[in-house]
Amino acid sequence: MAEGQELKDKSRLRYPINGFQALVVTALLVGLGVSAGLPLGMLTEMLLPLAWVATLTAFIFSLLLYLKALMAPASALAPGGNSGNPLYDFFLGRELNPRFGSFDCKYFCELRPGLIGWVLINLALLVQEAELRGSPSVAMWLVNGFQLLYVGDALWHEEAVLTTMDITHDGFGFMLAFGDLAWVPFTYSLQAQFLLHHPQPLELPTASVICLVNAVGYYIFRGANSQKNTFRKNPSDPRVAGLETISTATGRQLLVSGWWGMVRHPNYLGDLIMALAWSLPCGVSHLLPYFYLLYFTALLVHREARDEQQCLQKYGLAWHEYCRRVPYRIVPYIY
Ligand SMILES: NC(=O)C1=CN([C@@H]2O[C@H](COP(=O)(O)OP(=O)(O)OC[C@H]3O[C@@H](n4cnc5c(N)ncnc54)[C@H](OP(=O)(O)O)[C@@H]3O)[C@@H](O)[C@H]2O)C=CC1
Ligand SMILES: CC(C)CCC[C@@H](C)[C@H]1CC=C2C3=C(CC[C@@]21C)[C@@]1(C)CC[C@H](O)C(C)(C)[C@@H]1CC3
Repeated sequence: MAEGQELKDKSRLRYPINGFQALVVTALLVGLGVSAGLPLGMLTEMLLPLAWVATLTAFIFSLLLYLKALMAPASALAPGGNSGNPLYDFFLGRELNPRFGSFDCKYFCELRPGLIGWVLINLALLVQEAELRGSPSVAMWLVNGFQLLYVGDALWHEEAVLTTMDITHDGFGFMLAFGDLAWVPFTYSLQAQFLLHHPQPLELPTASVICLVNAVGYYIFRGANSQKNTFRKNPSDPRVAGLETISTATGRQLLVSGWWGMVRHPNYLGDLIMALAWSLPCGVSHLLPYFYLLYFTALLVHREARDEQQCLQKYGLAWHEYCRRVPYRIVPYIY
């Protein structure tokens, strides 16, 4: 169990940290099912109807959450999503942490169904490819391996999600419910879907270079996220104690050396490099496998701007000083 950030009423919610176990249990159940004859590859023929059902589920779910929020106390509402315009509020989400008993709807949906669903769809595509062509292609192995690493990493470090703005700031409305339940599993698996219908030959040297790109991206992504998380938990931890910092009026400090002295969002940079590595095994003949990279760039640029606003409000002059010391946002010398 872990405690979340302090809420408006000074209380803290508790969250179970067992997402990785959920992934392992799912893998065991799927393994058992397949050995008992479950035709996993058939899942690939049901993707469109399943995506519709997931969208409908997200719609009904967010409608119920909108109604539930009508009875919630003011202290439980999110900073956005309470404009009085029902459509806008339904979309952004009114309640910050809607719960039924100890079951936290937003926390549950943020990682588990979407991320585990995504790798399950990828696996079904790999199995289907093996059935169609005798064995999975190198490109399919790479896409499955890279994305499984990403999902496993997110679930292994599940506690870190408690400090993301999705959990601490945003309400749980249609946008996030749809994003978590429908958008992530069905569009993040587009590269594997593409490979099933457009097989790509991949020579060993090219495959090795793509693995290197993914490894560099992951190294930056994990290094930056872990450095900040370690620093936020315990600034005197020997792994971060030697880093240069700026003091802020809130009592919290900002890192200005290490990963966070290179650009203001080194974790986004690593994530984008990995996104490129996931598209490269699909070749360069089609734009579809690059959809994730393009969408993700837009999402992170927008997210960075929102985070910047929040940090400016929180840290004022100290944030200006940080921006002066670390002028680039995501890509050194470019952006
Ligand atoms: N695959 C996907 O679809 C998505 C992936 N992501 C990934 O999720 C991860 C988390 O991203 P996200 O939640 O956006 O935000 P970040 O993990 O980048 O966190 C931003 C926060 O970090 C703190 N911070 C910023 N600068 C510093 C500094 N110099 N020193 C110390 N603390 C600092 C601030 O909070 P405070 O000071 O309050 O601690 C700030 O609000 C990223 O790796 C991102 O790439 C995100 C969205 C979608
Ligand atoms: C519907 C729209 C197009 C926008 C939807 C946005 C959502 C898909 C994303 C908002 C924040 C997300 C995060 C992750 C997945 C995508 C969404 C839900 C994340 C779980 C991916 C894995 C990372 O390691 C993370 C840090 C755990 C991510 C948290 C934010």
